[in-house]
Amino acid sequence: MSNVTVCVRFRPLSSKEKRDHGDDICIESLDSETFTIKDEKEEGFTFSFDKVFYEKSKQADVYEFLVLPIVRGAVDATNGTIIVYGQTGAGKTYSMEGPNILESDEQKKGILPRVVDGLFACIRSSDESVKYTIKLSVVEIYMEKVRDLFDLSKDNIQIKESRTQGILLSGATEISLLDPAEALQSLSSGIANRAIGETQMNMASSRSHCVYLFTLNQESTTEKRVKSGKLILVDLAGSEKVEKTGAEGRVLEEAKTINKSLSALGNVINALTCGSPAKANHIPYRDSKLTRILQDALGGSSRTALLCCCSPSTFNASESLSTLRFGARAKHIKASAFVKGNEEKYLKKNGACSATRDESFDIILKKMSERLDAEDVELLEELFIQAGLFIDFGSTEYLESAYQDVAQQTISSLIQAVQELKFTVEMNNTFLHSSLWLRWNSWQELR
Ligand SMILES: Nc1ncnc2c1ncn2[C@@H]1O[C@H](COP(=O)(O)OP(=O)(O)OP(=O)(O)O)[C@@H](O)[C@H]1O
Repeated sequence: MSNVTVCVRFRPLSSKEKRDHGDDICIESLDSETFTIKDEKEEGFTFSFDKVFYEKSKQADVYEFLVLPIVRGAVDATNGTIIVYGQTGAGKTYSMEGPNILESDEQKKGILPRVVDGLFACIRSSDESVKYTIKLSVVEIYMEKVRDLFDLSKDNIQIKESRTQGILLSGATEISLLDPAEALQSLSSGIANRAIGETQMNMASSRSHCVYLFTLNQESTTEKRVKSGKLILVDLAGSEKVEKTGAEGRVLEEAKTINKSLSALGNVINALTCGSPAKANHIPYRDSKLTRILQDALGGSSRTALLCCCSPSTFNASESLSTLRFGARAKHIKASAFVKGNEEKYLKKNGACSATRDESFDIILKKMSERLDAEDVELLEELFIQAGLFIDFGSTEYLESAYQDVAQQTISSLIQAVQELKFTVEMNNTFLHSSLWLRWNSWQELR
């Protein structure tokens, strides 16, 4: 099953499009999921997506359909990613931030301020025995370098991969968020540092990919358990046909780098959708910083929402078509079979957890390798990752408890399977008895 939700949003015609190219629009709505688009040669193409937001759609509609389920998932420790994609000036930043990140008009607020409100609302309504912390990092990928928008001196952040936490932005500033108003101020200060330029399509065009990373940790005091979820929002820089826009100098260089990384994203999506399910094919995540950061989000176990932003103008039909083809392709990304757990379970020693997840993982495996053969250790490693287990290894007591956890999970699923089987057999027997009884009765009547 695909875990990627893909929606399309058509913004209203801009005054520039109306002035330069008239009121002609290239799309015809068929319903809330399907529409037809005509290219310059008047050839029609029909597309269907999870939902299509036409020009009169509200910011709240986009949030509630596409984003809210992912926000709820993140509070419950399921990683989620929301990506806005499209031509320059197509409405990506408007959808992500609204006209302004500090916009006070409730109706105009974009995805980001709604995510902030949504996260705090979910936390407020959750069980009191669970303590949450939310951290925020904001980086941009500009000319293939990852810059920390909370600390511009960190202008070459390295992307690292941890076996248990997945992709990490090494050394990026993390701000602890305590309430929605403060979170918006932090977002606003980060966004103010973003690289902005002017394109023919957009007076204030984002010349970088902007990545908003929320990390949510929840600690249950009753169950002695820590869970974490990552929520990543990505406002991509706009794709641009340089021959059509006549970009020059720095703008041209920026456009080439943007287009190259968007092509890398397209190649990753092609590899994820074209490969044979039976054998793992190479996915070129390392071809760009963008695809490397999104490695966890695409094809992994996290939930992904893609909003394809388009202009409805006939003048931009070919750019809109390429955005739509990108979205149609992304819809076919399958969830990976290998699920990384986000749940850390540990037993606290003196009230504090002494080792990091990676360290504990390695200590456990090392100890086990002394007792078990290599194949057993490999199997256990896989089992631990699948179960999202993390143990603070202090004594054999901790290890045994981890074993018990895994064993308990296995026993519970076996009990459930046996019960389901029993139920099926009983249902079949009932059906068999009643059909035999009916046949016996009709045979008696015939006699
Ligand atoms: N749904 C919408 N309703 C009203 N105005 C919109 C809508 N979408 C976009 N706009 C307006 O269109 C213009 C361009 O939008 P925006 O800056 O969001 O484009 P973008 O895709 O982020 O472009 P770039 O890639 O160049 O940064 C802005 O003035 C914005 O206010």
